[in-house]
Amino acid sequence: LSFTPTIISCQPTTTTTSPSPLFASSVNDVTSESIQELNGRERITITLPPFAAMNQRDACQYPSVLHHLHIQSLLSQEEASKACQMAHDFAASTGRWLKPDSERHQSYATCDFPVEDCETLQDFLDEVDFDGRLFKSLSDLYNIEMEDLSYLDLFVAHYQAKTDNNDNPQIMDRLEAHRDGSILAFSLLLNSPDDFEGGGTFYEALRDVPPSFGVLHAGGTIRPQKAGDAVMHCGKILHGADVVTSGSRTVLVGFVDVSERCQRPGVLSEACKEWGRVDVVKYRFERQESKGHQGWLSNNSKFFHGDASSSAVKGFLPALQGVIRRNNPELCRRRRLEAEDVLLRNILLPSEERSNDVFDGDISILDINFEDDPSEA
Ligand SMILES: O=C(O)CCC(=O)C(=O)O
Ligand SMILES: [Fe+2]
Repeated sequence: LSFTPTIISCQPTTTTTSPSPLFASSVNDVTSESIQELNGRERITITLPPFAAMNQRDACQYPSVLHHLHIQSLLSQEEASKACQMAHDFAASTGRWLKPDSERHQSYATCDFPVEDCETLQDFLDEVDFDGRLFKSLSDLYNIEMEDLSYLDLFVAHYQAKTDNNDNPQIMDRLEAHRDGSILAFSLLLNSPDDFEGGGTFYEALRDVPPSFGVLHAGGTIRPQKAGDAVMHCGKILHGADVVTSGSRTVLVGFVDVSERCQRPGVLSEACKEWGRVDVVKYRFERQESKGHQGWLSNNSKFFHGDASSSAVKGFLPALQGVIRRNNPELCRRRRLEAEDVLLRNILLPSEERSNDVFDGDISILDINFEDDPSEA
């Protein structure tokens, strides 16, 4: 794959403040207005390569704004260091980093705590207007009104190398590839990159992209170069946390949802269906293999009452070549990434198609007089 990521450094410029287009034809089209407001902090943008073939029915031709990952400082190094200290103090007094929180994150549990549980950290982030900085950046970069963005979760996660002198098997040193529950997400490094080796956020779609600019490393892993830098991305891009091989890495992670009025209905469920089909490929192969690829008689009698001898109940399931052909890890990876690319092209509606009928929280109560209800009599 000879794809080179698009990388730009956004220094403060005198760009006009025209609204950013939904689907920027190049990352340079994304307005840098907010970047100037953030004290001219540098931003690096990396664009995922295309995986799906061009399809005229796609709402947007590659790349859409969601194909871009942005690395940008959202806290100064001093602010990040203060926040990190607060997080450590809280975790030390509660033991929250000693075992994965599988109640809050059922499938991909991390050793973490929600920011709202730690008053000092919450107050500090409020004081520096962290939410304002983040939402303004996400709004400009992904062309979504600030009012359409909301937190689904905001937490501090801690990864620690599994070394000989660490006897807690529960600590976490990595996070397997997954997709977040939200459309947007970010991961902000709170401690110094000098505190650990390995780590970083990896993206399956960047796996074969050559390393560059000191932030993109082999295997598609992004490692910000200083504390306070965040990687912002679409949460539906397959990603995870690379293994920390020494020291520890502390990150502030946020899942940011986008109002339904900005999303094209059906796009997420279509992608989920395809990911689900790929997920069962291995299982179907293993089941067929266990029958020697000969086919087998289904035994559905447990689902039927009555005549369990009918041919509808005991059907012959033939072995299929397709089950064997599809059981190819590289093919499965491509199918997942193709569906991801199609989702990125289609999920956001252009501004003019976003409905203004937002539910304003005003509930009208139907005029039911219980006293007149005959059933009460
Ligand atoms: O540690 C990271 O950079 C990624 C964390 C993440 O993806 C998650 O918690 O969902
Ligand atoms: Fe994630």
